[in-house]
Formats: sequence, structure tokens, C-alpha cells
Amino acid sequence: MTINSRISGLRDHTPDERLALVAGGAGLDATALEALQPHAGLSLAQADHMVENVVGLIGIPVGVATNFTVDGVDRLIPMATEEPSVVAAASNAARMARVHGGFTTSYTGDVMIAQIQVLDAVDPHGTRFALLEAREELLALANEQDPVLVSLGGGAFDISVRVLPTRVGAQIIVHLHVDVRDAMGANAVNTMAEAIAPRIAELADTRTLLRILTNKAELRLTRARAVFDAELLGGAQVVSDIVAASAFAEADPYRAATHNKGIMNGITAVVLATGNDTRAVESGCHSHAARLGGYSALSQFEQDAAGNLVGTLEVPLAVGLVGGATRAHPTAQAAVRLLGVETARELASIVAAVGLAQNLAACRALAAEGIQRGHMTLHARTIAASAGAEVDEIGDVAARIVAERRIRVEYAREVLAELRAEKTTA
Ligand SMILES: CC(C)(COP(=O)([O-])OP(=O)([O-])OC[C@H]1O[C@@H](n2cnc3c(N)ncnc32)[C@H](O)[C@@H]1OP(=O)([O-])[O-])[C@@H](O)C(=O)NCCC(=O)NCCSC(=O)C[C@@](C)(O)CC(=O)[O-]
Ligand SMILES: NC(=O)C1=CN([C@@H]2O[C@H](COP(=O)(O)OP(=O)(O)OC[C@H]3O[C@@H](n4cnc5c(N)ncnc54)[C@H](OP(=O)(O)O)[C@@H]3O)[C@@H](O)[C@H]2O)C=CC1
Repeated sequence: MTINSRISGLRDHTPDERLALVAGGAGLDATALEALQPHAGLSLAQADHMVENVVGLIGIPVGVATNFTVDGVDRLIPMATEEPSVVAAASNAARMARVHGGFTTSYTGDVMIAQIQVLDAVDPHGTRFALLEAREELLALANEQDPVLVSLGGGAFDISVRVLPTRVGAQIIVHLHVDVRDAMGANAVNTMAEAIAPRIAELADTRTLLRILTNKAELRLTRARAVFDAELLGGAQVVSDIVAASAFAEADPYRAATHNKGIMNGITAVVLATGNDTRAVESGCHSHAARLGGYSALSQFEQDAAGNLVGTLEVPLAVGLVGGATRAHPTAQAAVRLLGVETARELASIVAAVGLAQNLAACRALAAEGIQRGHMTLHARTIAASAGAEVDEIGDVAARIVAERRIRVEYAREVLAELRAEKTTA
């Protein structure tokens, strides 16, 4: 299936027309994406099997980002977000990278880590060595828990053991490294951790306490890189100003938090659209941002020899295609079909590319005209709706408050009242 992600002017169509255009661009039959439509998405009965005490559903818009090429393949990218300008910004940045081949990525593997906490060891260093000596036995015991994963080429393949000083004394922390293939992997590694803990307790001649994965998925890193065109960005001054903005985020945790929020605008939207665990990915990314001691930027921007802007982003991405809501939620399934991905690695590559694009779009706007022009222009529609405008009034109210540069709910209410009065007298 060949995808063409360059669908210019997608914004000028109705949602139904867009769905048909996007399906065509992805080489899919329109019915393959039907679950993206509200009437065909998650039913209350299905939701009732997903979480507890279900009383209803909440709708989140799904937009499609255009212009993306990731590792040489065009991708149309579903993004679930309530925030205006996010989808437009990602598409805009991808357009600026497209002329230089788009995004290229690398991946450290489908590896998740489970932690087993050992308490009250009399001789923590001797116990640590004893546990390491039992490596093969512990790995075999872990792998007995998930023959399916092992048959797919995955499974537990390593352990490491640390003595951790804490305020209640030394603890021993065992890490079990598991190749989880195309799963997010939480359930698989938690099952293994619980299964090997009793044997660890025996070997340590004491007791274990917590047995749970870590969301600091440092063995499941995705790296994305792209060259953004200097001319499309607005020229040499904008390029060097984005570099200065990036240096600010690397050096200052206050700025880094907002810079990384911009990255998560993109990452969380794709993670949510594909039914993956947004909290797991977010805690992983923020722990990675703090890996060097202080909290810092997850990305860097530099100028290359030709004067273009090079963006790089490294993030742990525990996302999967089997298990969790990805398989159970019909809309998530449609999102995966639209992406055309077959492995967790491909999905992670796209998620990282969107994070980098999102970050570049925000940094470019901030370093050039400021965030408000583009963002507030699109946000005006939300303001109009908050002011009470009906669906057929939102466009007119938004256009007027943007033209008059007074994008505020109070003013939108005034405009709405005027428009309604004009209609009544007409
Ligand atoms: C908003 C734009 C894109 C306008 O930018 P523009 O230059 O006015 O856009 P344009 O009309 O020239 O269109 C350029 C391309 O952008 C896309 N595009 C443009 N408009 C639309 C639209 N309505 N619907 C769909 N796509 C749109 C589209 O791809 C289009 O090309 P085409 O494919 O059509 O040939 C630009 O100003 C921008 O990128 N701004 C950044 C907005 C942003 O980052 N929003 C995130 C929310 S703010 C935040 O939460 C994070 C932050 C900022 O705090 C993070 C940080 O501090 O780092
Ligand atoms: N801290 C956290 O982040 C936590 C997250 N969670 C939740 O866990 C869920 C994800 O769990 P996860 O373990 O991914 O899902 P599942 O346990 O549902 O799916 C993984 C299982 O699917 C089977 N499988 C079939 N095909 C494949 C394949 N190609 N690659 C890998 N496995 C395959 C495997 O074996 P088999 O068929 O034998 O099962 C594997 O163990 C999410 O909903 C998340 O919210 C849960 C606890 C904590």
C-alpha cells in the first residue's frame, strides 16, 4: 500500500470529504476508516467492558496531519486532541521537512524493564551476587509465563541487580529486561515479575515487595531527526533564533517544561488516537528529560552547514499494536489502519516524528511572529463555541474576532449578539 501524505488544502473540505480524501491518500477503502465517525466508534456496551462504572463517553476530535514522510514512507497521521492548532502545526512543520526527505528514525528495541524490590537483606552485596548467579534460572522461570511472546522471538533476556541506598536502609532492586515485541508490554512484564519474585525471595533469604514495570523505558528509545528548510522557516535569522530558543530550553527547566509540553502535544495525540497508554508514555518522556539530574529539553535544534535547521528528538516510547485498548477500541483500530503500521517500532517512529514536528512548529512560531497569531486564530473557533455560538454561527463569530484581534469570550458574546440581531432585522 503506497500512502500519499501530501493532501494540500485538506482544511477546505467538510469532515466527510476529508475522510474520503484521507482514505484515498492512504490507499484504503473508505469503510476501513468508518470507525472514526461518531456513530461507528466505541459503543457504550463496548466501553462498559473497558473500564468500571461506565456512564458515558467523551468525544475528542481526531484530525489528520498531512505532509509526513517517516523513514522514506509517507504517513497520514491521526491525532486525537482537544487543542486547536496542534494538527495544523504538525502538518506545517512536516511540510518544511518534506523537501529534505522528511524524518529519519532509529530505535533501541522493544525492551521493557520490570523491577522487583528486595527488602531486609542482611548482606546486600553478597545477595546481589547470588541473584546474578541465578540469572539463567530466573530468565527461564520468567519465560515460562509467556510462551506466546517467546514463540514470537521475544521474552526475558537479561537481569541486572543494584544495591539502592534509601532512607530506610539498603534495598536490592532487580531489573528484568524483556523483549515485548509489538506489545506495550506492561501486563507481560508484570506477570513475569510476580512469577520470579518468590524465587528471588528464596535466593535472597528474605522478602520481596513491589513487582512492577518501570515507565522509565530507557531501553526502548526512539530517535527522530529532520532537516527543516531555512527558506520555508522564514530565513537565516529565524533559523538562528530557533537555535537560541532550543539552547534556552536545554539550559532552563522552566522553559524546558513548556518546550517539552509542545513535544507532548504531538506525541500524546498519536498515542491516544491509537489507543495506547498516554500516562505511560508521558511519565517515560518526562523521566527521560530528567535523566541527567536536572530537567531539560527532549530535543535540540542546530544549524547545518547548508544553513538549514537540524532537529533531533530522543524519547522512550512504550507503545504497542497488540493488547490494551489498541485492539479493543474500534476507532484506535481505524487509526492504526490509516497509519499503515505493522510493528510497534514503526508506530514509535511515527510518534517521535510527530513530536519533533510539533516542537519545531511551536519554536518557529515563538521565534518568529509569536505563538498567538497562528494558535489564537484557530483557537478563535473554540472561543466562539464557548461564547454560545451554534455550529452554523461559529465560523462567522471566529472570523470577526480574529479580524478585530479581540479573541476573547466576552467579545465573542458581543459579536454573537450583534450577528443574531443583524439576522433578525434582515
Ligand atoms: C497554525 C500555523 C500552522 C499557521 O501557519 P500559516 O503559516 O499561517 O499557515 P498556512 O495557511 O500558510 O499553511 C501552511 C501549512 O500549515 C498547515 N495548516 C495551516 N493552517 C491549517 C489549518 N487551519 N488546517 C489544517 N492545516 C493547516 C497546512 O499543512 C498548510 O499547508 P498545506 O498543506 O495546506 O499546503 C502556524 O502558525 C503554526 O505552526 N503555529 C504553531 C502552533 C502551535 O504550536 N500550536 C500548539 C499549541 S501552543 C502550545 O501548547 C505549545 C507551546 C507553544 O507553548 C510550546 C512551546 O512553548 O514550545
Ligand atoms: N505502569 C504502566 O504503565 C501499566 C500499564 N498497564 C496497561 O497495560 C496495557 C498494555 O499491556 P500489554 O502487556 O502490552 O498488553 P497485553 O498483555 O494485552 O498483550 C501482550 C500479550 O499479547 C500477546 N501477543 C500476541 N502477539 C504479540 C506480538 N506480536 N507482540 C507481543 N505480544 C504479542 C503476548 O502473549 P499472550 O498471548 O500469551 O498474552 C503478550 O504477552 C495497557 O492498557 C496499559 O495501560 C498495566 C499496568 C501498569
